[in-house]
Amino acid sequence: MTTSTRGTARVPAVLVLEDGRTFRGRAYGAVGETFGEAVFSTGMTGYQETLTDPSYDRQIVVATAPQIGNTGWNDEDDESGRIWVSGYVVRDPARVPSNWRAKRSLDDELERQGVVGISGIDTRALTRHLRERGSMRAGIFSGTALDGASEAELLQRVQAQPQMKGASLYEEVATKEAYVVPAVGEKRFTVAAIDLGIKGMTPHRMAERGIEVHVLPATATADDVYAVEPDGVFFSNGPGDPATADGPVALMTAVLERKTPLFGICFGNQILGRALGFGTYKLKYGHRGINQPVQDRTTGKVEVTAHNHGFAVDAPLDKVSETKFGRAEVSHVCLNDNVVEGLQLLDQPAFSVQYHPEAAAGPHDAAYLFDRFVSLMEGQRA
Ligand SMILES: NC(=O)CC[C@H](N)C(=O)O
Repeated sequence: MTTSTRGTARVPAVLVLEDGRTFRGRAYGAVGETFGEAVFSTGMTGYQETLTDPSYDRQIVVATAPQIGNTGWNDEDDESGRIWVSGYVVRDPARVPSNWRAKRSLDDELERQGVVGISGIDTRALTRHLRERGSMRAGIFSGTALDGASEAELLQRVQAQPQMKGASLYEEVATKEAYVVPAVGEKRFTVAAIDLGIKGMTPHRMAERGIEVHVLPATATADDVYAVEPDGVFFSNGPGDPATADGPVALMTAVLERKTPLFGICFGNQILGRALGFGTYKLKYGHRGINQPVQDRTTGKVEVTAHNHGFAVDAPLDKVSETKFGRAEVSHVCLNDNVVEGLQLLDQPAFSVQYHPEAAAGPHDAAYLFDRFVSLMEGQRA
């Protein structure tokens, strides 16, 4: 493997937040300029999965873990075909990556994919700022993008960018063509998975359970879904504001009307919320990391889970709701802040979670949810 000697380490860079606060550091990855919503992630490991998670489209991710890049970049852990974050903010990048699977350094991979980053930032101070003021628009500038530009000009450019609230991004990141992930071992079920920005590990977790997964574009119709004769339908994670996802909400409504077993993750949970008639709202600074405590209220068990969400479903925690698909309840809740982390219908086979049972990266406590989906499909057959 190679180590980075590209020499961007000394190129000055600046991070400008929309409220005017700036942080000066050095270029990391590509030199240039980029814009996005600044959000922080607390994962101590798994930066490769984070950077390639399509749900991070148009976000500048701040790593709270002070050292990033130690294990380099490998050819196995990507969650999609490319890096999706619009920028990356780190404190202390590894000078010499070291891992038996590493093929190149993170710095080189960011540069290869044209992703503008910044290092040498006091990410602790930045995270405290974002926690206090909330996630906000930001820009990273280095090289000619920085030369001669005043801070006021850079700030103006940041403030001219679109907000994450109201952003419709899932069609941009989803596959344009349907494809099949074959079952591992004997095929037991067929699932139609609507790709709204799906992570590669998700169909893999289903395939491991004997499911043949037909991944369909975000624009799939109910006819496309039922053409694969699915035992169950899955709605994936994805970027942007769920309030914009009217197409997927209509498709899910059609699936619920037919009472086909249904499972949703993250964006998929927000879409189930909307299909049931609940609202969604933007969290102040979101949940991003791999150590968030969630309680499964159906069993009382607490699990440590992986999260990446900036929006949440507004559903009552303390009562069963009457919806147009029968009774629904909040099945999971985050113990840090009581945010809704899961929904389930009581009169038909449908449920979803706001967090990431596929755990890429992250703890495997929530893997049972894929088994729950299998049980629903088994139940429907019986
Ligand atoms: N990972 C996801 O699916 C995120 C869903 C949505 N974009 C949010 O930020 O809440």
